[in-house]
Amino acid sequence: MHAITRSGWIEVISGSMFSGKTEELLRRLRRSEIAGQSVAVYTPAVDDRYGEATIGSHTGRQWEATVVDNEGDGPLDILDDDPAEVVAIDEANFFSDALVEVCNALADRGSRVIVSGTDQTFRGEPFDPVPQLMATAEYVDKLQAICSVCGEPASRNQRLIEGEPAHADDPTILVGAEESYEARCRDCHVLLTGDRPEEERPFESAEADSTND
Ligand SMILES: Nc1ncnc2c1ncn2[C@@H]1O[C@H](COP(=O)(O)OP(=O)(O)O)[C@@H](O)[C@H]1O
Ligand SMILES: Cc1cn([C@H]2C[C@H](O)[C@@H](COP(=O)(O)O)O2)c(=O)[nH]c1=O
Ligand SMILES: [Zn+2]
Repeated sequence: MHAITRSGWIEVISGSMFSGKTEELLRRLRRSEIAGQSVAVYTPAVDDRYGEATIGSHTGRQWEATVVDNEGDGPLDILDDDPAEVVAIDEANFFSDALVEVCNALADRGSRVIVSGTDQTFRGEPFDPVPQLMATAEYVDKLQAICSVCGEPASRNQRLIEGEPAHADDPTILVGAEESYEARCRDCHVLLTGDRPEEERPFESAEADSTND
């Protein structure tokens, strides 16, 4: 916390997938531990890519974390009471907008709050609540990966379904890593739009259509 005001602050680490957000978060957590500060790390239940109670980078580094149910606002209450000097939240893109209020309450109370999450959906649109957190934070780092097509800096998330670009109608949430996503630049990012055969539509679109029959 700040010595004079006793308040904390929010740091956001954002950018495309594979840009090094989790590596940077882990680096900051290691430094906090070296400084002898208490550290608490939270990860959403939806992201089990690296095992239930850890956060992990694409290079395999890990840190123990408390798993929080990201459905609805209620489960976020456990963060409210966290007395740690440093509170980190990974994969913020999976949480509801209630995360913004929780992070602000923690910072008001004196914690250093570090939030990591990708800021764009596979459509290239803002991925709530990360943009709101970026606007509220004292510090924002937007990292870039390397475009897997052209090698330029990449700020977009290319979703690939069986190797093909995803359609704009696809559901926003799809947990995954290199099997379903690539980092790409604006120019190389591809999003399919327009009509497609019913059998190729995502489950919920096909279901919605059938209830209208
Ligand atoms: N296209 C890419 N651009 C940059 N790094 C990549 C790429 N693909 C894989 N990587 C690896 O991913 C690491 C970053 O992993 P990670 O911190 O988990 O990223 P993020 O949390 O942003 O998804 C890099 O250090 C690199 O080893
Ligand atoms: C773009 C996008 C991503 N996701 C998911 C895919 C991954 O599980 C995470 C991002 O992980 P990272 O640590 O930033 O690599 O988010 C999603 O569900 N929907 C999307 O549009
Ligand atoms: Zn490119």
